[in-house]
Order: sequence, then structure tokens, then C-alpha cells
Amino acid sequence: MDSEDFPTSTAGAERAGYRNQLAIADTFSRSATSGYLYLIGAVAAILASDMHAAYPVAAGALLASFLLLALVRQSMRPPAADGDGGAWVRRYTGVMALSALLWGGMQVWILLDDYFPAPVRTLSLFGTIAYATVFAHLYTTILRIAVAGIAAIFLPPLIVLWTMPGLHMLAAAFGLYGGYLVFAMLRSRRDYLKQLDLHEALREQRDRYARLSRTDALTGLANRRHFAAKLDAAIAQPGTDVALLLLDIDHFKAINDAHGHVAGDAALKAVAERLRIAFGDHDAVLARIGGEEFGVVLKGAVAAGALSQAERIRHALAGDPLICDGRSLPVTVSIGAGLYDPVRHADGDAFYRAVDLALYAAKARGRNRVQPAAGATGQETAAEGA
Ligand SMILES: Nc1nc2c(ncn2[C@@H]2O[C@H](COP(=O)(O)OP(=O)(O)OP(=O)(O)O)[C@@H](O)[C@H]2O)c(=O)[nH]1
Repeated sequence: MDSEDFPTSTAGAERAGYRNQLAIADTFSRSATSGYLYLIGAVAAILASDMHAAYPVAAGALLASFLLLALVRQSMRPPAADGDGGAWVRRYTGVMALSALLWGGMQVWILLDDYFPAPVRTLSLFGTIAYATVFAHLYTTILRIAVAGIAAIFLPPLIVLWTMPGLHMLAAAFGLYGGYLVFAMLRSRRDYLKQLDLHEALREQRDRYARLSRTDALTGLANRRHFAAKLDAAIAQPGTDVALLLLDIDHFKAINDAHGHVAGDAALKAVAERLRIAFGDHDAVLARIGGEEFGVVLKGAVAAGALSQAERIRHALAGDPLICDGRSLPVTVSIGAGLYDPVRHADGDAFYRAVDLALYAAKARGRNRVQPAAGATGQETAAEGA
């Protein structure tokens, strides 16, 4: 879709895409059934002038065309979010402009053919003014539709009125109203863009809150609630291996006591960064469960090797002190690790509890070690003091 159709206050394809989608949806909801208004107008003009008796073929063709265009318009549902919005806008603009042009043409005929009495001319001119006004006030969701519609409806009768003897005053009044329509169209467009901005700000705020509600503020990892939901979702996928690692920093209180809470926070952030480095390339969910405890969900092939993955991160942390604000902080972690087994674990909670017990056991058995959950595959890989 052409970007000038939907100017944005800030750049960004995703943002523009959202605005385009909104504009398309709004256009359709405002105009899908209004093609029938032309049909009603045409029926009124034909009945008021007995045109069906004098010009039966033309009257039938007009009614059939208005009906067809109204039906086509109503059936043109907007594309899905990933569909071709630009093509839809072009087609929809074409259908709306064609309907407007047909009305404009009928209006010209009514003005030029002496067959039509004055009241019918007046009636049809009212219709022309009404339809053009709708374009100026409602269809500015997509500016080219409003411009094309007003031009197609309004210009043909305006030009004809201007050339008709004795109707210059009427043509001038008509022209003045046309000027007002351009003004109204631009104002309506401005209001609509403001409405889009508001929509967008609300959406961004909603997304921001949703993100915050999933994230641990200190480390930027998932929080406990989101982690639990991700674990449930992972084990609900049939045929996918799922492993859980629960890591707890050993004697973390001593870091706080020795270096202060701020340094403790920095250490937590540094551990989170080490987890990102260690598991960033894997299909993994990383979380700070609370305090100095972290969780990792591993999925797929890497899950089967959960114990060696746990050992790898334990070893990496023990062998390479954290660097926080230029200060070297040696840390070790105790890790509970388990592979989800639907026979042994009733649900995500039961799985989590089993791995949590393994973490407790790792602490009880001396810390700085990996403890497999009961029933987990693989060998225990205690590595105290490594
Ligand atoms: N800096 C900082 N400290 C925290 C945070 N959350 C919890 N703590 C501290 O983490 C420490 C946890 O202490 P404990 O539960 O005794 O555990 P530990 O000292 O790590 O000992 P073990 O787990 O048994 O090895 C406490 O001193 C808490 O105040 C936090 O967000 N920031």
C-alpha cells in the first residue's frame, strides 16, 4: 500500500501496517452497505419521473448497475492482517469511485434531458449533495476514496450547471458547497489521523503493560508467572522433549552482606547475562523465579542433554567470576535438573516441584553441583569445588 495514504507521525513498517489495517477496517465498516443508498436514490428519481416508462432499458440498466456495485462492495471483506491491503484499497476505491461516477452521470443526464421535470432535478441534486457530503465526512479513512468520490459525484453536475443558461447562481452556490466539502474532507481526515494516533498510543501502552507483566524488572528475563505459563505450554506440546533447570546462587546473602545490595543486584544481572549467553542460541525460556533463583526451560533436542547443559553453565559460572562494576565476584550455583516425563509428572506444577526438590538436594549435599530430579535420565554430576 502506498505510504502516503496513511501518513504516520513516526516511521516504522510495523506501525504503518497497524494503521493501514485499522483504516481499511474502518473504511469497510463505514461504507460496506452504503452502496444501497445510490440504489434508493435511483429508485426515487426513476419513480418520480416515470423514467421506467419512457426509458425502460436505461432505467433497468441503472438499477441493475447500482445493485451490482452495492453487492460487490458489501462482499469485499478486508484482507487478513498479513494480506495484501494495498490491492484491497485499490479495488475498493475503484468500486466506490465507479458508483459515484454512475450517480454523477445520471445526475448530468437528469440536468440535460428536458424529459425530467424540475422537481426531479431538485431531488437528484439533493441526492448528489448528500452523497458527496458523506464522502467528505465519513470516507476520509482512506483519503484517495474521499477525493475520488467527491470528484466523481460533484464535478460532472457542477460543470453542466455552469454551462446551462440561467443557472449561474445555482452553479456558483453548488461550487461554494464544493469548496466547503474540500474543507470538511481535510478536517475530517485530520480528525481521523488523530483517532489513529490515539488507537496506536493505547495499543503501545497495552503492549508495554503486557510486556512488563511478563518480565522481571531487574534482569529483563521472564518472571515467575510467565515462566510457569511457558513451562505449561511447553509440556502441552506433544512429542517435544522438555527439560527444566532451576539454579540458585550459593550463599548469595554473603555477597549482599560483603558488598551491599546494589552489588548484589549487579550480580543478579550478571548471572542473567551469563544465562543469555549460555542458552541464547537454544530453544529456551529464561526466567528469574525470585530472589537469587533462576529457571531455564529447554525444548527439543537440547532438552535431552539437560544434565550436561546444567553442568556446562555451572562450570562456566564457577570457573569465571562475575565482573560487576569493575569488581570481580566469584559465584557458584546449585542446580536441580529434570526431563519432563508425562507418566511421572501429572502436570507442570508436579514437574516443577520434582526439580525444585532436586535443587534443595543439591544445596543440602554441599552446593555448586547439579542434582538430577528423581527419575531424570542421566547420571548425577556432582562437582563440588570444581
Ligand atoms: N541484592 C539483592 N538481593 C536479593 C534480592 N532478592 C533476594 N535477595 C537476597 O538474597 C539472599 C538470599 O539469602 P538466602 O535465602 O539465605 O540464601 P543464600 O545466602 O543464597 O544461601 P543458599 O541459597 O542457602 O546458598 C538474601 O540476603 C536476600 O536479601 C534482590 O533482588 N537483590
